[in-house]
Amino acid sequence: MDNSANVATTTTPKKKTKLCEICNVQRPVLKRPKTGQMICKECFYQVFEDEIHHTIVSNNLFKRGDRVAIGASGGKDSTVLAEVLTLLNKKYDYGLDLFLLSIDEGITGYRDDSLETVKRNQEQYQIPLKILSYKELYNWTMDEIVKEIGLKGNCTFCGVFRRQALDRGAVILKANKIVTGHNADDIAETVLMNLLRGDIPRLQRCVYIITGSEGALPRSKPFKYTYQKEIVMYAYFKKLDYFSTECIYAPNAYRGHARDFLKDLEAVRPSIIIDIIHSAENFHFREENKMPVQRNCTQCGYICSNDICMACDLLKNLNSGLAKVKLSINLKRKDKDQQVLDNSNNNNNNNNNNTNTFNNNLKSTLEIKTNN
Ligand SMILES: Nc1ncnc2c1ncn2[C@@H]1O[C@H](COP(=O)(O)OP(=O)(O)OP(=O)(O)O)[C@@H](O)[C@H]1O
Repeated sequence: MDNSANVATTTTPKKKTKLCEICNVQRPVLKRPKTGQMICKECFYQVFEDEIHHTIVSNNLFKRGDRVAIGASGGKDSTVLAEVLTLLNKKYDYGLDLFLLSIDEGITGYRDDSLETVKRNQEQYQIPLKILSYKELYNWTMDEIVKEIGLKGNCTFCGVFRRQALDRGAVILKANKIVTGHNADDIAETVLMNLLRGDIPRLQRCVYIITGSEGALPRSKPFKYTYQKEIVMYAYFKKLDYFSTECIYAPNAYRGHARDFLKDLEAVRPSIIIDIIHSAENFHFREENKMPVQRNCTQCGYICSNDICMACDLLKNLNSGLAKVKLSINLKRKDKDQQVLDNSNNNNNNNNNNTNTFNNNLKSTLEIKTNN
């Protein structure tokens, strides 16, 4: 049977082409995770950068003439941070001197590769780069620490050492501010973690956009309200050069639970990330839950809330061979105090040299600060 007449007359109605919900001109290429809007690439760049500019201005993160050290790990967050800060600094004439500051934790097959990315970023953004290593500062690499204590608890060492290392690197750069690429997902995760642990002082502090303002080096998070998914999209569409591998040493397990929980919640309610941050910003805390008064570590001078800072304490245990034993006590809750003391006595004499190297290294970075 000949159907040609039918074919000619039965045309399906043309679908109306959807346009970007912001400019109404271009075809949309993505759905914004934060708002659900279908938008084009150019409008995405614009809203993404505008929101960060708004966060910076409304929270007074910078002032003209600031020397800002960008904590640069070579990962997506800090690479996008370097890109956006370079761009906004020019566009709005912030008047900032930007620096890349990378901490080399000494993790073979991970940090050495990501540092190569940061070295390329230095060229791409024309920002000076300073690399400071745990080995120089503490006389230990993370590879050596993991060899000594195993995988359990190694993130504690790394986190404490990195925090100090960033401050000390900033002092060397004569920077007066540090920025990191912590994003809204990181902060919401930290809120959940502190809530689940009942750590009230940290629960209060973790949503501050600026921390450390009691010392000489305030540290801020321009991505506090920026979704991780949007950072990844921005890096992808702009074809930024970043390194995307997880640390080879097991990531913090407890944070992993909070992250999984958050992802499940986000699938049901995308605004959950910002909702958690806003909720935590509005908690009211009793006076006695405030962080303890800050003073200076009696060994290295770093700002802390006890006689000696966490880094010196951890290092003392590492150098005396105690770290491994202490962690296993915490984990297994066995009464092995005597063994710990014995280990300590045996090892103390051998390790005095290491401790001295560390204190001299740290003191020298502090002296640079004093001399300025
Ligand atoms: N080795 C490092 N040197 C300098 N800054 C670092 C380093 N590691 C982390 N940071 C800073 O802390 C932020 C949060 O680090 P985290 O380890 O949570 O990595 P992340 O969320 O994967 O971020 P990124 O994608 O930038 O690596 C980073 O964005 C960066 O600003």
